[in-house]
Amino acid sequence: MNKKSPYEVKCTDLASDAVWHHSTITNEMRADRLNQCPKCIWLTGLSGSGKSTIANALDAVLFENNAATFLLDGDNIRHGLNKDLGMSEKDRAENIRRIGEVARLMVDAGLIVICAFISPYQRDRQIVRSMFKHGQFVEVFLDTPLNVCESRDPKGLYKKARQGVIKNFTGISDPYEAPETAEVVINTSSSNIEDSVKAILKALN
Ligand SMILES: Nc1ncnc2c1ncn2[C@@H]1O[C@H](COP(=O)(O)OS(=O)(=O)O)[C@@H](OP(=O)(O)O)[C@H]1O
Ligand SMILES: Nc1ncnc2c1ncn2[C@@H]1O[C@H](COP(=O)(O)OP(=O)(O)O)[C@@H](O)[C@H]1O
Repeated sequence: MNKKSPYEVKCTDLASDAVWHHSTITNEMRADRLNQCPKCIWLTGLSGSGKSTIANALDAVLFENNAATFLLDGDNIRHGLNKDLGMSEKDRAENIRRIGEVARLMVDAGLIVICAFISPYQRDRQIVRSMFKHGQFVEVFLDTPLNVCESRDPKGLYKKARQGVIKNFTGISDPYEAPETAEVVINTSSSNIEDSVKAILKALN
């Protein structure tokens, strides 16, 4: 059965001889069983902008409201699935591509997936967006100023980046391309965690 894959991003290399198998249980049936609209909520922003904090708070609120969720967070994924990748532009692109594919599988399974990654390049975020149906991908830009992120420095990374101990550090010695069409924009220096979560929930509804 050589039916076409529903993926918008086409396979162009080794996988091109692979055949797409359609399952009897559709994605819609899986979402119906969970009684929810599957989504990929993608948080992007500088280190220290509040991605992990807000992703975690949002996950907790959704979970309390009986949603079936999953959280994918930068540091955690780099300990496992993507432990072979570094911080070069090429490796960051592959990091985001793989995470996008994982998030897509989870959305197909009916989940609300919250992703928290710096994802500094517009092109990489656009590739992930194109993996989803219209309305399934919700981009949240944590537009927290660099000086605020640096003053928080929760892991001491900015200090090391300024000392030159960490190279290619986003915002210091590596670029961050701000989203131009994010569904939600939050500056966490003026919005507390609760209000930030509310703003994201409003966009979902
Ligand atoms: N050079 C450099 N630049 C930025 N961040 C660095 C770097 N080296 C290590 N770290 C740590 O890696 C976390 C970012 O991983 P991500 O997977 O989100 O990065 S990316 O999306 O591929 O750009 C990031 O996590 P957050 O601080 O939560 O953003 C850092 O803990
Ligand atoms: N309004 C806010 N929203 C999110 N985080 C905040 C806020 N105010 C202060 N913080 C603090 O800023 C830091 C953000 O760190 P983190 O969530 O790990 O960011 P990131 O995942 O983007 O690197 C945490 O220590 C958090 O407690």
